[in-house]
Formats: sequence, C-alpha cells, structure tokens
Amino acid sequence: MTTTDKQRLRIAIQKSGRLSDESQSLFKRCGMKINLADRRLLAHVANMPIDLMLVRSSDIPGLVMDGVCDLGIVGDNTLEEHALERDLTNENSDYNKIMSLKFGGCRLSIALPEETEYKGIQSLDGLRLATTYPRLLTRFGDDNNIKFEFCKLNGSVEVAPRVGLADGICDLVSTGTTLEANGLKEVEVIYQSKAALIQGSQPLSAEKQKTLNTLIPRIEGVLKAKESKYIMMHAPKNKLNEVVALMPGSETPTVLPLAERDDRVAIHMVSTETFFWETMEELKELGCNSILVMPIEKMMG
Ligand SMILES: Nc1ncnc2c1ncn2[C@@H]1O[C@H](COP(=O)(O)OP(=O)(O)OP(=O)(O)O)[C@@H](O)[C@H]1O
Ligand SMILES: O=P(O)(O)OC[C@H]1O[C@H](OP(=O)(O)OP(=O)(O)O)[C@H](O)[C@@H]1O
Ligand SMILES: [Mg+2]
Repeated sequence: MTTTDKQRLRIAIQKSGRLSDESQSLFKRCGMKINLADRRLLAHVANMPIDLMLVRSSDIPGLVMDGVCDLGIVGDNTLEEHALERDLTNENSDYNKIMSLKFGGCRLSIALPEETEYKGIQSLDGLRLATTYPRLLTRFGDDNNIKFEFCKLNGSVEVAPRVGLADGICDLVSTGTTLEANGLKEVEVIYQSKAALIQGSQPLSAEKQKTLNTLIPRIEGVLKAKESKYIMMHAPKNKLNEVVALMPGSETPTVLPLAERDDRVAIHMVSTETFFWETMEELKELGCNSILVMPIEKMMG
C-alpha cells in the first residue's frame, strides 16, 4: 500500500443489489466523480481522496469493524446481525453509526403459510424458521421467552415452507409482494431497518478525518434536499398567515410584491417536509394560484 493510498478514505458499498444504486447516487450527489470501470472492485474518486470498495453487503460490517474500510453503507439488519454474531464469538464488534440514510427501508418479519392459524407470539414457540438472520431472530425469541429452530438460508428464503424445509420464515419485507407470491402471511415484525453510514472504531489519520469532515455535511445536505421543495405561489395578501401556517416545515417565506396588484403577493419558501397534493388543494381554496413545487438539488446552512 502506498502512502497516498493510506491517506484516502476507503468506503465500502454494496456492489450490486438493493443498496448499490442509491449508495452510488448519494456519493455522486455529494460531488464525487466516481471512476467505475466495468468489474473494478476498488473505484477511485477522481476529485476527492476517497476510494469506494464494491463488495457484498454482508461483508461490509466486518470490513468496517476490522478497519479494512474506514466507512461503509449497510442495512441496519445486516449490521446488527453481524454485531450479534461477533459478540457471540468474542470478536470486535465496535462501530459508530454516523447517520441513518433515507433509503433501503424494510422490516424483518416472521411469516407463516397463509393456511396456518396464528394465535399470537407464544404459538411460535418451537417452530422451525428459515432465515438469513438467526441472531436477530434469537434475540426476539429471548425477549419473548420462546425458542426457535433455524434453517439458515442466504436467499430465496420464502420458498422454504413450501418445500418442507421449515414451518415458516423470518425475512425482509418491503412491499409484501414476495410473501404473497409464496403463499405466506406476515405475523410479527421483529426489526425495522434502513441503510446506515457507519464508521469503524479506530481513529482516522488527520488527512482522512479532514475528508470525512467535508463529506458529512455534504451527505446531510443531500438528504435534507431530497425531502425539501422550493415552493412559489401567488397568494392573497390578507391570507398570508393562513397560507404560511399550511406549509409543512417551512422557514420564513420571502414575500414579493406583484406588478400592478395591491391585493396579491408572490411567496417563495423552502418546505423541508413532504409536500402533498392535499396541501396544494387547500392553498388553492385559500385563493392561491400559480403554485409551483420544485425539487432542490443541494442544501447547506
Ligand atoms: N425488499 C427490500 N426493500 C428495501 N430494502 C431491502 C429489501 N430487501 C433488502 N433490503 C435492504 O437492502 C440490503 C441489501 O439487500 P440485497 O438483497 O440487495 O443484498 P443481500 O442479498 O441481502 O446481500 P449481499 O449483497 O451480501 O448479497 C438488505 O440488507 C436490506 O437492508
Ligand atoms: O416485500 P418485497 O417488496 O417483496 O421484498 C422482499 C424481498 O426482497 C428481498 O429479496 P431480494 O428481492 O433482494 O432478493 P434476494 O433474495 O436475491 O436478496 C427480501 O429478501 C425479500 O425476498
Ligand atoms: Mg435480498
């Protein structure tokens, strides 16, 4: 490893799968020019001292905990499962969660064949469940005083009950389509997950820390901008307070006069929460018109 390599912040992200596009696009929006040649597993960022390591998501917690990578983007589910596994074998399981990101939302749930009558948590005692997450499932069992048998599968978990491998499953659910397609019903949610940016517990060199200090506000800015909208409209001057009160998470609006209209003004403001059609309809009822809702690319300060 050259000295220059040592000064470059190394970040592990998923190579391909549910988190890979969002992870790359987050960093691109932070201004990184990523040199992603086909099949290259260590991508240099051309304009910042950062390298992206493209790996399986299940390897990311270990790479960060062992200090091979300085940072990583991984689902809470994978992270927590790996940490519990390492605790069991007395391996280092330390990490810092820098922030939760706003993608990769899913839940870890227990599901049973649709025809099984579900009689509450205690009725799960003694069942054999297929899962990729035996540690999280055991913790749920311990918290509820029940025991499971496992069948560890790393993919296609939903097929296990149909082929007689298990009584039910414990797997990730987002829309519920996969459960439905496999004749399963969700009976208990045991863990809620989102993608997270994590850091190893080892201190960073001064150069790497400097890069991280630049990167964090940029990520926060991108995440904030994602939910925020720039809103413009024309509003009746005498309804100004009611209009502003309707705006979700808005900061002080800019109020501008309109040429040749004393009774109406133009309002510009940033709304930091999801802006719904219903709000636009209410604004219209208050007499607003020319309502424009525009995406914001970056935010700072
Ligand atoms: N259906 C889903 N909807 C939203 N997020 C999901 C969904 N399934 C998984 N995830 C999240 O994305 C992460 C990666 O899932 P994905 O299926 O792409 O990879 P994997 O097969 O679990 O892992 P690996 O990269 O090790 O092969 C999961 O750990 C979870 O946090
Ligand atoms: O509730 P849904 O929206 O249907 O999503 C749930 C499915 O998504 C994940 O698998 P994925 O599609 O990532 O396939 P994999 O088994 O290859 O990881 C998860 O393991 C479920 O099978
Ligand atoms: Mg998957």
